[in-house]
Amino acid sequence: MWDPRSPGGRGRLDGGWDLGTMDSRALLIGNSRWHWATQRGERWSFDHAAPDPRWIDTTNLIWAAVGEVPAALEGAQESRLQLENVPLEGCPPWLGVDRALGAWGAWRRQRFQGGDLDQGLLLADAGTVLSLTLLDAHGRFRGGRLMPGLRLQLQSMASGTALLPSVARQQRTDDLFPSGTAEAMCQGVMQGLAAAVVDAYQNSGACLWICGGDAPWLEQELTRRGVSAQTNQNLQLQAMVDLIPVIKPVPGR
Ligand SMILES: Nc1ncnc2c1ncn2[C@@H]1O[C@H](COP(=O)(O)OP(=O)(O)OP(=O)(O)O)[C@@H](O)[C@H]1O
Ligand SMILES: CC(C)(CO)[C@@H](O)C(=O)NCCC(=O)O
Repeated sequence: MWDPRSPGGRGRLDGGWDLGTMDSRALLIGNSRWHWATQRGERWSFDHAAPDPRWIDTTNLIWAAVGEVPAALEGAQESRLQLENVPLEGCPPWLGVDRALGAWGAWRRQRFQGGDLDQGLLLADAGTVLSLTLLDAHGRFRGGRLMPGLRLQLQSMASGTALLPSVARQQRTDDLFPSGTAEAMCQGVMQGLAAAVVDAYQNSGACLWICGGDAPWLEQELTRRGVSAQTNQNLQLQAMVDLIPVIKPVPGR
């Protein structure tokens, strides 16, 4: 079981998995990337990688999905973690399991740290979609906001116009009003997303947590605006690890 005091994992540094020494794994299928947690002994490591069905081995795997489910997992429904397995109250049945996992995980961490929860908790998951998920002061799902994330906004600008380019890599600049087109597209989307998070934070009064692939620059933008947030890119995976006993109870216990 995950210890809330432990720091985040080291990520996959070696470029490959050693299946022979692995205990359990958790896989969260997102809309752009697959998110992996891998156990070796007492230690979990976390990795966020391009979808690749070659890494799927259903032995000792629990998985959840909001993105497209690969054929290799279609027959492994018994090890699928669904929304109803997440002990978050008040969720509508259509809520993405990633939102429930992330918000539940952030709430537990905030409570464990003795942090303020009087005005609830707001999770900004800066993924393919920027999902804002608000829990009330009792830790119940209250609602949220959804909008396209950085990459999706850049893609839609490029595909929906004649003159705007495809911007494969994020173009960061300190200039808030850049003259270059690619830089202006990135700056526009990033400032828009950061402003959306600040607005939700101010209107909810809740404590703020952030996660997702765009969390690093979002955290910097929030700091620049004087908004403090807790960042944890492995919130959902750590919540899945915690819920392994719910999906795969140890026989006889
Ligand atoms: N190596 C990468 N590949 C793809 N996106 C990346 C990468 N590194 C950072 N990003 C950023 O992360 C965002 C996608 O985040 P993430 O991987 O968390 O999404 P996801 O979990 O697949 O999406 P969702 O949860 O919304 O379905 C993109 O907007 C992109 O700008
Ligand atoms: C909003 C996303 C895309 C965020 O990953 C995912 O959680 C999802 O597909 N949710 C289903 C709809 C909802 O949460 O209201």
